[in-house]
Amino acid sequence: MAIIEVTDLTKKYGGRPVVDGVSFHVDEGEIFGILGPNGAGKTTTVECVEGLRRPDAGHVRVLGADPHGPGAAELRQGIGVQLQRAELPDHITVREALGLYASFYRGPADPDELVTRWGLAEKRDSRYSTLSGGQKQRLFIALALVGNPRVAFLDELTTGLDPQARRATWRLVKDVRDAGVTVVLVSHFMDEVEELCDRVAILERGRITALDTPSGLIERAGGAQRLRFRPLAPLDDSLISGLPGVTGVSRTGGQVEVTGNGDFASEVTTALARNHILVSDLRLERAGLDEAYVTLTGSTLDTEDAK
Ligand SMILES: Nc1ncnc2c1ncn2[C@@H]1O[C@H](COP(=O)(O)OP(=O)(O)OP(=O)(O)O)[C@@H](O)[C@H]1O
Repeated sequence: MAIIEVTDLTKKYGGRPVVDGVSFHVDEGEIFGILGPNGAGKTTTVECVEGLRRPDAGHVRVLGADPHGPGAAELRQGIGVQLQRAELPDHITVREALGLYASFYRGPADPDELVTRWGLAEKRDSRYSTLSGGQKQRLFIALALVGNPRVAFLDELTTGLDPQARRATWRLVKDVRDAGVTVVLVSHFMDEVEELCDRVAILERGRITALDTPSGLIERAGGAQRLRFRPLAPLDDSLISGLPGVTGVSRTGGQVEVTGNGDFASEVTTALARNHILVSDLRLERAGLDEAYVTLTGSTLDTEDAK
């Protein structure tokens, strides 16, 4: 069942559409990702869905209600929002912040349980200004969940977290989903989207250019694969770069990496054998969402503002 429905959403600034006719739905219980470069319109899109910005055109329904319609106040009881650029007063403590946010909701979660779950128990009585970047990030996620929402919007979930903290956060977000909360995740991290999302919309210049499961996107991009090996004799790249299915050849130190589609791996190994080039450390890997993204969009995740 769709818990969010967005139809032809348009938002303009200075006459320029930064969200340009976007349509998608989010099913109850899924983690839905919105992926795209800086400036693509991701935050504007979700803030229109959350009711924080008013669309210029199109329709938005969240939990059956229009975020700017008569049911908006009731709707806010059912959603939790982690804002991308949020701040709190310097002197407020973790406990006070959670208590304040909990007071906005009829059936809030237990703040003590939340601080423990999000690794902030020792910081319960610390002031906001003394928290590290990662602790502030986790506090904002906890604040998004303090109302026991049915839908949580998480924007740039793990920005500023170290790799270990990112993985821990991913596990917790899966727990949130497993507890029945629908999650909308805005991100420009491919690994995060691939790990967490059931479906993902790629947003470029205000438009959705692809929408599928992460593996569906990889398939759509031709299911690109990567063959790595170390040649034990001199190898001229031109020997493999022209083979059927090969899309790229690169080197890192003594290692050769060949990307391609279809049966390219057996073409490469046959060519190597025919030329009597023995190799070591031969590995064939399926491409990830990052390679699929490049194939589908023709670009990496650089900023659109800079284009
Ligand atoms: N209030 C505003 N007034 C004018 N322009 C705006 C406003 N908000 C956003 N924009 C512009 O709209 C475009 C989309 O911005 P948005 O923040 O939605 O992108 P984003 O994909 O979320 O990027 P990021 O990953 O950097 O957050 C950008 O060019 C931005 O400068």
